[in-house]
Amino acid sequence: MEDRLVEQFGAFSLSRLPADKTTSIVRIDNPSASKQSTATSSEIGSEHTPATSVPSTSPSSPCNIGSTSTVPTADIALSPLDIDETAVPSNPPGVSEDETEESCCEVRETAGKGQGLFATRSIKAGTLVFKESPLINLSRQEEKSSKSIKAAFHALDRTQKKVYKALFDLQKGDVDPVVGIYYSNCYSTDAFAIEGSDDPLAHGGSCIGALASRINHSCVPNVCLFYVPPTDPDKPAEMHFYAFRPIAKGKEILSNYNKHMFNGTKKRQQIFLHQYGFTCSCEACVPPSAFWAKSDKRRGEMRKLIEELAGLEQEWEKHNASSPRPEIVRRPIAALVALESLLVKEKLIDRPLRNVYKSLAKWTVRAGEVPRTWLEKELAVTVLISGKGSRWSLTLDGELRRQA
Ligand SMILES: C[S@@+](CC[C@H](N)C(=O)[O-])C[C@H]1O[C@@H](n2cnc3c(N)ncnc32)[C@H](O)[C@@H]1O
Repeated sequence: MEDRLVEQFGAFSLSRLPADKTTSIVRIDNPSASKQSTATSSEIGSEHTPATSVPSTSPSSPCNIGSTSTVPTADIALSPLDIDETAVPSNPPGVSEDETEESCCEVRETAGKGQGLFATRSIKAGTLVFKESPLINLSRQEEKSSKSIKAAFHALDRTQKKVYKALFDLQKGDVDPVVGIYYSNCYSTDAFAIEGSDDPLAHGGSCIGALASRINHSCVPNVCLFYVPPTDPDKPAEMHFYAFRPIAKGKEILSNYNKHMFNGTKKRQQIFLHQYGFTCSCEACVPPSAFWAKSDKRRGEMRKLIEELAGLEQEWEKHNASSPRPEIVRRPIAALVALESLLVKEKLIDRPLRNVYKSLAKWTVRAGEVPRTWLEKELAVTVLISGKGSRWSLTLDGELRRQA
């Protein structure tokens, strides 16, 4: 149940494929957003279906976030890499969509978290903080194979190999570094699948980016990934990171790595320590602050609402889909409005909020009413997390125009 709920409301995270010796997969999950299709109540945050499930791994394989499947180990056998790590560029160019169009972030050393990405100027909500082509981009099938990861690494040019080899490796020494680095830093692309596409890279999987890999985790993140699959051989995939809240100059740029955001602090801390090897010190995790004092209660309430909505969706499917009764939508709509308010208070205003609006639109249609207000709100969030020209935004905008 837990995993299902978490997937629904979508963690947005650096979903990783964990790599331990046994070996299981974990990715930084960006569950929430994918298809433009109508969200079911059980999809409020994310339409992400991980290829994996929570692994029972040792604390030495902290990357095992969220989900697992067994990865064949037979093909893990690489020759040592011939890499000069001194030549690694630390600051790939950032790209901003706001007025200034200047780079707005840089990699710096943090106190206690290794390297991290920081705002070099104030960043407005909705800004494309940076975009980059993945160093490696794998389909769902390929991401489970060490052989595929190593083959993709060997296809990189010399500079790219240097960049890759300098990335953080949680598994240091336990598995081949190329594989360890991939699973320590890759982001899930499952939430960005495009139905009907011929390209396996548009059906989920994962990817790893040079700059993306330097983003640390927060349970109260300020950026999220929007993955653009390759459109043809000359147009490779892109990883876009949008600031969905303003970020002050000098502040750290942070994403959410996992799907457990509706758990309380204690449980989240256990998961992070076990799966990623660190203790989170974000404002939702560390006392004392006014935010921290209310955060656990709010996340618990959200969890209950999500559970209730999953039950209401099942009820609807069983009893009402063929004979709609308008009164049946009152409770789900009230629950979704309560969820909206809690998400805003928790500053989780990216994909989970988008999916709440998507669900509100769906239940409004079930009541026989026009969902325009909710679609407009969904579009506002979608623009914030993917840009106004993204396929998500354009699809929704088209829907609103048709309704006008
Ligand atoms: C994808 S890397 C992020 C960049 C990394 N700090 C580096 O130096 O390249 C993930 C790793 O960074 C560290 N990390 C990320 N978020 C953290 C946090 N909130 N607190 C402590 N360590 C964190 C953990 O070691 C984690 O496994």
